[in-house]
Amino acid sequence: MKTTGGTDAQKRRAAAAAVEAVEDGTVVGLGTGSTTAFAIRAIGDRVADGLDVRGVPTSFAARELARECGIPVADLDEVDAIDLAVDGADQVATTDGALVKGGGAAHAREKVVDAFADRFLVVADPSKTAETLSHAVPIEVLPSARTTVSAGVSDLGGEATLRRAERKDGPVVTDNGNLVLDCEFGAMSDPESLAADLASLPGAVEHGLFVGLADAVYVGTDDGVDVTEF
Ligand SMILES: O=C(CO)[C@H](O)[C@H](O)COP(=O)(O)O
Repeated sequence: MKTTGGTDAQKRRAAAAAVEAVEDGTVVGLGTGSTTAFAIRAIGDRVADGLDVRGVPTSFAARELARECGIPVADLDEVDAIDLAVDGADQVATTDGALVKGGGAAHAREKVVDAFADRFLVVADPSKTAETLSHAVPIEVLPSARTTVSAGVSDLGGEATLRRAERKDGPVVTDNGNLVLDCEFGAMSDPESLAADLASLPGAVEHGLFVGLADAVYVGTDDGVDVTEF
């Protein structure tokens, strides 16, 4: 379900530019995914040069990488504020910065961290941008609510598919012990209203529509970085 059309060079450029905004003495939200991994490594390089930051990881994978890169980590409930969050996306609406996230099944923790941050910077490559969001929307669900949430998605005009694990029999299980439904809605003309409808489904822990949260989007290209502020 992940969109992986961008090159590593594009992702690295976006990440490097966003990480320039990380200041000494701050708390930084650390997103999940291959693009954010470049940002975590870039922050690690700056920590090695003396930068004083604490990272709040959004997943097991982000925590492991941050530790490997020498970034001191803290849990969300150990910090009073997050100054800046850097995170990737599966699709970015160029018009207003609305996002589909959750390709790494980490969107529940990502949404808390990204929304809590004073500034949320999205790092992406050109394959992620679109005028209208149309990527499947992941919903993390309580295991027992898989069929009822699927029915709710059908009522909203979507089609839910249980995300299967790649190197394990059975479904993907999130860091929170839940399952993920990837929900196709086609082109989404009103993501904000769909987000509200999905949030109201009993048993839906969190969905991957991030509307009105991004402050800036950094898109790495072959020869630079396009930055859009929202
Ligand atoms: O939302 C996410 C994880 O839950 C990721 O940020 C999203 O899937 C993008 O990942 P990548 O940078 O590897 O394409």
